[in-house]
Amino acid sequence: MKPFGTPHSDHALRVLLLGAGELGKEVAIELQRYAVEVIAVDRYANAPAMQVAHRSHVIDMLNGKALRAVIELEKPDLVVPEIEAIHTDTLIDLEKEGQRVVPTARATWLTMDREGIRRLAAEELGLPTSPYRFCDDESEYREAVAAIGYPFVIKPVMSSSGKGQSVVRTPAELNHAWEYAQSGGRAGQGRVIVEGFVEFDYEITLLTVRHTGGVSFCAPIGHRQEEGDYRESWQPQPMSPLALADAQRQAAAVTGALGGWGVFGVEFFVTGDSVIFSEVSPRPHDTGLVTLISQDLSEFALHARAILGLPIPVIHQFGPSASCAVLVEGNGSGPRYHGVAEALAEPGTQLRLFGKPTVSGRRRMAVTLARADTLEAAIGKAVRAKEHLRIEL
Ligand SMILES: Nc1ncnc2c1ncn2[C@@H]1O[C@H](COP(=O)(O)OP(=O)(O)OP(=O)(O)O)[C@@H](O)[C@H]1O
Ligand SMILES: NCC(=O)N[C@@H]1O[C@H](COP(=O)([O-])[O-])[C@@H](O)[C@H]1O
Ligand SMILES: [Mg+2]
Repeated sequence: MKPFGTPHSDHALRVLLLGAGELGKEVAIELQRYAVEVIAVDRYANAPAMQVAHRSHVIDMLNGKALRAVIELEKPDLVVPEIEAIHTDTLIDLEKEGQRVVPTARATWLTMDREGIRRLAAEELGLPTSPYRFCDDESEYREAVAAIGYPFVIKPVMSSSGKGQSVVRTPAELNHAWEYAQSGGRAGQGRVIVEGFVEFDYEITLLTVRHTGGVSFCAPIGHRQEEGDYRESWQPQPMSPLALADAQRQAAAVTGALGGWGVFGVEFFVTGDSVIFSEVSPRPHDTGLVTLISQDLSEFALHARAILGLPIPVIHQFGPSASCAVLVEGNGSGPRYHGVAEALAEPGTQLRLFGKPTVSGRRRMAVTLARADTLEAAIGKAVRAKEHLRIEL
């Protein structure tokens, strides 16, 4: 990597973020601390990371031509994907032409689509996963359901934050779940995965950092999901030593196979000492927002260090901590936030307002963060802080 430079000069170290949501906003802030010139790209204007970047572009990131054009225009030292839904074939071509992509273009291609990462993890690496089938039409769907049985989970292969995802418990729900998967994915109609439902005791995200000095793990993050989207996360999730060791082994295997430098959010279902791999993001994870309060180096600071080739000698965890997602439902633009002072009144509480410009349906707009003496107290504090907030659309 060339030396660190000065933004807006010929010697700037330039990073282009593909996706400019709340996670990218924190990555942009961390990069700015090293005087990196940050260019944010997303499908809409005034996205959170655009508000803290040096400049921004609005394009359809699933359009290969538009994606190539913006990267050729900006000539960044690093391209840093922040969402899955990107024309990753173009990233692969650009990488062959010498462009650096975080963590690697192949990793973004394999994880863009649930099929790529599931087949890599289960079929190549032999990691334990839920039983699964991929289907393109309703007849394949019915065959998959007959093979897998109830309850099962159906998800568009290209979607995140639970969009298009349902848990199906009875045949009466079959059709609605199919229709929702066809309309809810990020890239429109198409292929779905049908997964056997895993009856887990708890689920975790194991943040795994691949950096110049090797591989580091953050303390496990527990979380609660509703409709496939996270509501609260906490750290450190208590785990048996056997389960933690197995999760670390699997995380090292899957992130090693993806390669490159950066933070990965590796998701697992845990029952007793048994650990089942679910999926992995080759980038900071939403449940990892808790690290904004729980660690000296948040997952965003770790991502910045790792991708810039900087050392990560130690990650200090501060004790029981929690985050609570603040969602709003409705339609409108320029939301206003009431109750901010009340939300921050308890000691050990923090808040991030993402600044998303519009809402259409349900959207995560902010996160509350808390530390306390126990996990229960930290979660309670973060939830109470959220309850003080009222978002006016
Ligand atoms: N096979 C399964 N068995 C049980 N629960 C599941 C299964 N698949 C998904 N879930 C539940 O749904 C949640 C979301 O699933 P998943 O992580 O696959 O979706 P996602 O849309 O990729 O979410 P994100 O992008 O936020 O990580 C999981 O964290 C888990 O709570
Ligand atoms: N689970 C993935 C995830 O949390 N991604 C985060 O949400 C943003 C999209 O939000 P939006 O849908 O409100 O635009 C993404 O840009 C990323 O920051
Ligand atoms: Mg997930």
